[in-house]
Amino acid sequence: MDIPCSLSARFEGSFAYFTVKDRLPQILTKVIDTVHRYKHKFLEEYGEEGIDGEKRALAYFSKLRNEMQTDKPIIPIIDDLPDTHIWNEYLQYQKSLLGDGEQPSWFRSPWLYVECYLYRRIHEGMTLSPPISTYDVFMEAKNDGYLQSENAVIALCTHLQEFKTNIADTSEAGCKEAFSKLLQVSLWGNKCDLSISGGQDNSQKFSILNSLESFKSNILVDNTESVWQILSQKKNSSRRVDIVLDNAGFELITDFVLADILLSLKLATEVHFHAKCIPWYVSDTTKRDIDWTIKQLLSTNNRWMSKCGEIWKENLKKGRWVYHEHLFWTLPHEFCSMAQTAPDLYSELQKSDLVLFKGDLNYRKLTGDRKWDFTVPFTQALTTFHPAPLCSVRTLKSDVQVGLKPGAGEQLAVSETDWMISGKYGIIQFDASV
Ligand SMILES: O=P(O)(O)OC[C@@]1(O)O[C@H](CO)[C@@H](O)[C@@H]1O
Ligand SMILES: [Mn+2]
Repeated sequence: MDIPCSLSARFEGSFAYFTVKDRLPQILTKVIDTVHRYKHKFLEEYGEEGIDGEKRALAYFSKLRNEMQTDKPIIPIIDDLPDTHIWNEYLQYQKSLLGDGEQPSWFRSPWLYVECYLYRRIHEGMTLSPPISTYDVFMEAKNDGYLQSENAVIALCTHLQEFKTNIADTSEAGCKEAFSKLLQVSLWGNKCDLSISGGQDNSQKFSILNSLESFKSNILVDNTESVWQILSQKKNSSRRVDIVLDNAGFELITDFVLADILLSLKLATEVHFHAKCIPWYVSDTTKRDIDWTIKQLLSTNNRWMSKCGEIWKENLKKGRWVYHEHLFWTLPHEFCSMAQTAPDLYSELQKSDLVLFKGDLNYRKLTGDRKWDFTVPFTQALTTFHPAPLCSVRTLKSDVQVGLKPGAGEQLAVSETDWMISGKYGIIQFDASV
């Protein structure tokens, strides 16, 4: 099978080129501004040493920004963390793909690699700047994103809990419709992504439930039926669903609501969440974000939000919900290499009855971030990655898409040149082949 080349900023005019040239420097500048603004907090918490750490971090990030903007060669990671050697082996692999004398660089190497590398370098910059090393430079933006979405969170928690009070009297068709609606809510929750917005406020201001009908035609691939079948065919037997999380804030709430309804409708008996080990792509979820979000819910005076907080905290405590993290999710690797690079994670996913992959970056890694034709079947683009039945739930924010009907992509491009990156369109794309 011919595997197409990787998306890359070497293709001038591509979204990758615009990202490396303009968007990533903007995100890095926001990191620099944040570290600047927190100077007084570092002084309060750590005294003069905190100021020294802040200065070290600022110097590191300014140098990093210059490396990126002047297309310097990619350099090894030196912070001696558990994944450092994997990153440096990957750099050697990228070098092996190039001709003599050529070096991996920001504008010449695969977009997936250099963008993931940027976030790993941001983590290195903080790691090498004690005592502020554990500060999450994206925390403020993630927390604000949640707080700005609170009305939408109230509407969603209210909808969930009110539905659950009548679940015993709800028909099979009613349950199926409720599940389908909350799967769509989880899809559109993926629009709330601070990487695509360059860190600008991208919160959910209104109740998403009222917009589902009007958004329906924007779902380019809708395999909800296959997802329902695989979950409802053996109801009441033990059933594990994994959710590979994406963004904190409103999207995380939509994923918790989906996980709640999976248990309440007996479509699953356990839900496993996979979050990031380090701050990633501005708004991706870490354990801190999960703990902070549950705490926020518990501390509100809104009855349905606090009810959700109690139930979800109990689910995590009782093991109905299980939290995982693995450093593979914050490596640059395409998922087709997971079985070799992280065999323990691959076999963990093989225990699942269904793995939901949230968001655009996960889709890029599922398909290798390659220039596939739009009509290539999803299963083909997954190549060797088939740990379990899986489903991508993703709004389109990068120019990779497969599994479309002939002409569908071309037709959209006529009227909307930005259809692949605007976040307006989404997919619920399923693959059963294991
Ligand atoms: O994975 P997510 O949060 O849905 O999207 C991540 C993202 O914002 O970052 C990259 C562009 O910088 C793209 O993959 C996508 O636009
Ligand atoms: Mn993300």
